[in-house]
Amino acid sequence: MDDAIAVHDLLVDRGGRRVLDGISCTVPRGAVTGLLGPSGSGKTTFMRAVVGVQVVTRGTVTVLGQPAGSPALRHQVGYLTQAPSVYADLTVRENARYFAALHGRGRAEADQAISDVGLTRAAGQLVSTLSGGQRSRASLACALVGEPELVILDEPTVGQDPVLRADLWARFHAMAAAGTTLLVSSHVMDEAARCDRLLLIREGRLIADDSPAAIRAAAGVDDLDEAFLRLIRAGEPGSADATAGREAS
Ligand SMILES: Nc1ncnc2c1ncn2[C@@H]1O[C@H](COP(=O)(O)OP(=O)(O)OP(=O)(O)O)[C@@H](O)[C@H]1O
Repeated sequence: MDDAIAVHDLLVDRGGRRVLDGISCTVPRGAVTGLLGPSGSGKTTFMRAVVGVQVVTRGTVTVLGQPAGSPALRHQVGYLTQAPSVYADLTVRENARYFAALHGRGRAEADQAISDVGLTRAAGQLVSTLSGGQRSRASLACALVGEPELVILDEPTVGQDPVLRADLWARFHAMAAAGTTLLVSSHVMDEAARCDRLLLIREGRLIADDSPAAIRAAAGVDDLDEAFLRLIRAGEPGSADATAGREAS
């Protein structure tokens, strides 16, 4: 079982609209996979399906060999949502210790998680008094403190300065090197380039699933932004590729 996540023909409807439209893909273990796509393309919905909190219309999502959402996965999957999910009336340290205890971890792991996200100096501060970027790092510390095998991070670096973003990406790669699987969503192309593998979603469909180097090579350009634009345009109705696809089918 080499893949941490295997998704087959995933269809999700939300608010009467098709939001994910027949996605099939796998996410390899021990690597950082980026989930890229414009706002509203379905990234969060995809992550929710992997975590097992999204009602799906059709398809299967298998996580670490179990159906998504299985109780056995509770301690094996960490999920960082876009909205901070920490207690505002507790300090950073109290939050980290609380989430550590839920996963059978202790104070040392809580302090380590706080240090890993660069919040040691603010550890004694109430979450309600943190900046937005600090609050989201406090959430990240709590998502990582249980040392889950699979980490799902929804835009973890939004609102962080460039130095912190670089530190966090170094941390993600160190975790992957130690065997953790990470699925990380982002809008930002310089972050896409940092991933081992990329899934590009547009309007609920998967339009690329490859390494950054292979995506650049297939598009014939060095710039990943430009490569994605070409892939998107190639899939639009009326484009030469889309017309050729229709004629072939
Ligand atoms: N609770 C909901 N009810 C109905 N529609 C929803 C709901 N949540 C999301 N949607 C719709 O589903 C689609 C995909 O949303 P999703 O949040 O998965 O996109 P996203 O790619 O994560 O966007 P962003 O990058 O802006 O976070 C959007 O059209 C959105 O309006």
